[in-house]
Formats: sequence, structure tokens, C-alpha cells
Amino acid sequence: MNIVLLGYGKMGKVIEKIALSRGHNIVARIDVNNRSEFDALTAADVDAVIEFSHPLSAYENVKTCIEKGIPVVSGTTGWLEKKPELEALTLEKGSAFFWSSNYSIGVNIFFKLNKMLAKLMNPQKQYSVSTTEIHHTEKKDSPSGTAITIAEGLIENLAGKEKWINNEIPADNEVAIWSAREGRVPGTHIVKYISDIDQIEILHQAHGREGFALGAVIAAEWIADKKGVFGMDDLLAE
Ligand SMILES: NC(=O)C1=CN([C@@H]2O[C@H](COP(=O)(O)OP(=O)(O)OC[C@H]3O[C@@H](n4cnc5c(N)ncnc54)[C@H](OP(=O)(O)O)[C@@H]3O)[C@@H](O)[C@H]2O)C=CC1
Ligand SMILES: O=C(O)C1=N[C@H](C(=O)O)C[C@H](O)C1
Repeated sequence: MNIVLLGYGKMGKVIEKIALSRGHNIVARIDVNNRSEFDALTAADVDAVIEFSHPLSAYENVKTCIEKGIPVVSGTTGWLEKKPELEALTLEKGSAFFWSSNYSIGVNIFFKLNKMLAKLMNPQKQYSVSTTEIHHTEKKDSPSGTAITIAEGLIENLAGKEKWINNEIPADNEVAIWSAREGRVPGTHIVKYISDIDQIEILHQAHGREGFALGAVIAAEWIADKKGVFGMDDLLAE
């Protein structure tokens, strides 16, 4: 497949290695300095774009792909409020758009475990729930996209929880997301239930970026001949 990397930072570089190892061709590596190279490309040159850039650039990047009719896999976090508009545009233009807050298989299993545990804990009102995310100090957004997905899974399954709050003491109807930035941590997520007498925790700790990158390349292979709006649940259901 001919792949364009839209965003060539920490993730773009790991994605490149994995895409090459799976026999793909990298047509262009785009960052802020050579963005005009992307404008010159058409759907005839590219089978899929993999977009890992910046919360402020993801919307324009993904929109351009949809308008060009190039299937796009985006992992950029921190721009969720604008995503529904692009999902509607994808359907209108008959294009293909795949997004996930986290492409690692392990985290996607963790998302399901989180929902199952929340269902079990729902009647146990003596426990208070919170989620913690720890990432490297270069991360631009807070809370992490993954932590938001985890909090959404809690809100869906715990009666009385209606919204999440970041790094503030929560009200009864809020799920606390505690965010920390430390060294070079690739991504750690924890869900905790605490009562007066004990504590239950589940944890996912990435040892590097390879799991995110492999998932994104597999998503690009999967979406290249499809039209519509997709996420990891669609891919993993097959
Ligand atoms: N969904 C998932 O599984 C994962 C998601 N992420 C998310 O991916 C995103 C990128 O992460 P990461 O690679 O660590 O970040 P980096 O800061 O290392 O890299 C971002 C890259 O995007 C480039 N960029 C910025 N603006 C544009 C633009 N307008 N067009 C094209 N490229 C641009 C930057 O260029 P320059 O350096 O010149 O500024 C840089 O090369 C973040 O939102 C992060 O949260 C990360 C890991 C996994
Ligand atoms: O910025 C990162 O590094 C990561 N971002 C994603 C997020 O915001 O959830 C996924 C992963 O945890 C790494």
C-alpha cells in the first residue's frame, strides 16, 4: 500500500518502521515544514493517510483527506469536539475516516474490561471510582484521549455518573480523571475503586509506542477499501 504519514513526530517515526516492515511504501512524511507537499497529492497517489499530528491541526488534516477522498486513520487526541462534523462530512462525501483514542490491542481489551468491571461495581455504592493517566512531558493535551474513553465507559455503566472532570475534586455525579506528566512515560492508565476497607485497581502500562503504531497500520490496511466512519470496535469485531 502507498501510505502518507501526516505528522512525522514520535508516533509518525514508529509507524514508518512498522509500515515498512509490513511491506508498505511511504509516499510522503509530512510535518509543519512541508505541509504543501500533502496539498499536491491526490487519491490516485495514496491508498491511506495515517494522521498523528497536533490537537490544533488534526481537524484541517483529516478534513483535507476526506475532501480528497483518501481514506484516513487518525490517532490525534485533544480535538474531540470537532470530530462529529467530520464524521458527517465523511458520509456526505462517501469517504473513509477511522479514529481511535488508542490503537493498542491491549488498551482496547482494557476498555472492555473497564466496562465489565463498572457493571460489577455499579451496585457497590461504598466504592468511589477515579481514573489516572500518566504520560511524557511533551504531551500537548490533558486529559489523554484514552482517559476520556475510559471515563466515558464508566459514565455509561455507573448509575449517577454524568460527566468527567480533570485534576479537580469531583462532585458526586463526576468521574475524576487525574493527569500527570512525568519523564518519557509512553502511556499509563489506571482505574481505581476505593472503599474504607479495600481498593480494586486495573492498570494498562505501555512499554513503548509500538503497540499504538501497529494498531494504526493495521487500521490503515483495513480501511483502504472501505467507505464510512470506523473505530477499533469495528476492526476488532472482524
Ligand atoms: N491514538 C493513539 O493510539 C495515540 C495517539 N497519540 C496522539 O498522536 C498525536 C501525536 O503524538 P506524537 O507523535 O507523540 O507527537 P509529536 O509532537 O512527537 O509529533 C507531532 C508531529 O506532528 C507535526 N505537526 C504539527 N502540526 C502539523 C500539521 N499542521 N500538519 C502536519 N504535521 C503537523 C509535528 O511537526 P513539528 O515537529 O514540526 O511541529 C510533529 O512532527 C498526539 O495527539 C497524541 O496524543 C499518540 C500515541 C498513540
Ligand atoms: O500523547 C501520547 O503519547 C499518547 N496519546 C494518546 C492519548 O492521549 O490517549 C494515547 C497514548 O496514551 C499515548
